[in-house]
Amino acid sequence: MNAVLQSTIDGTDAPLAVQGLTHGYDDGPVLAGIDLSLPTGSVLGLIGRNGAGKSTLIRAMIGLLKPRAGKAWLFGEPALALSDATKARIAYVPQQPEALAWLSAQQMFDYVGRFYPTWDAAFAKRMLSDWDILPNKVLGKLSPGERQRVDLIRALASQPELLVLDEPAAALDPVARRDLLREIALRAGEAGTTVLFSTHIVSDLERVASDIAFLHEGKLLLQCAVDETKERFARLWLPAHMSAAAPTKTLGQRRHADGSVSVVIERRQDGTWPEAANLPGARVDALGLEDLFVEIAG
Ligand SMILES: Nc1ncnc2c1ncn2[C@@H]1O[C@H](COP(=O)(O)OP(=O)(O)OP(=O)(O)O)[C@@H](O)[C@H]1O
Repeated sequence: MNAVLQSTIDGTDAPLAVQGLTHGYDDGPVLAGIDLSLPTGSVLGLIGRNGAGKSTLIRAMIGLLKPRAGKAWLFGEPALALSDATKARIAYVPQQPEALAWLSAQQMFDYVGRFYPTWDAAFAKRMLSDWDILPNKVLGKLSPGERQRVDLIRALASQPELLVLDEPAAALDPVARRDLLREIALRAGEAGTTVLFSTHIVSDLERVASDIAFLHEGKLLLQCAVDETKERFARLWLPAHMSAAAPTKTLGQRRHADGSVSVVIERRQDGTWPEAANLPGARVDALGLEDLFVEIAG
């Protein structure tokens, strides 16, 4: 499903919405006024370089961190004051799960399952077996990849309406990663689960995300449907003697050693490229998602 991301909040009971989210740490700002709303059933891939603030944004979005300014809502409730009923509709998997490390996977599932009316014990059991996790081994003794798998199973078994995953594939091998992506696509397609996941793996975005949000220097630079990006953005190359004609308001610009420039261009409302693209000697190249990411953040 291609959902349209809204950049304004309309008092919605959307699964997830944030407005003006601003945060930083002692050594500087990280988020500079983020607005985002995630419609039901959308799968949003949040991408950005190391340290861009993806985990900070995710934690602020779901109320695990109090932002310096701005607000976050989950299903219409303030993220910092969620009711138990709303908490039960949400599952979050952090980048490095550490909670309840003294329990085994089975003990952890027995414990957390009680908090979810929708807990699917049969799914949890099957996934543990499919992913070769010993149900009685203490979580603290699992490898990082095994630990991440257990937490993903925990999140999926609760059958959440909103699934939030912080770099879910980081420690997974390719087989588990493929299984996870298939499960996400299935949940979104069949149960209408809304999913937000951060990643560095562009191919994962292409396989499963309906929408992409690109976090760079504290701002969401680009929010659009994944299918749209190829059509909407391109790279314009201008030789050195034409470099002055390069558009200045652009998502990314690079000057090469020979004086030529490349800029990321975006189609205008009427579907045409900016004028510079039509100049004799100019070249317009299609951009894949990965190229677009590198052009903007590189
Ligand atoms: N608790 C903290 N105290 C101080 N600085 C922090 C804290 N958490 C994060 N930061 C800093 O905030 C910035 C954003 O970190 P964050 O973990 O949100 O980025 P990220 O995009 O998730 O990174 P990565 O892709 O490497 O996981 C980084 O510069 C990081 O050093």
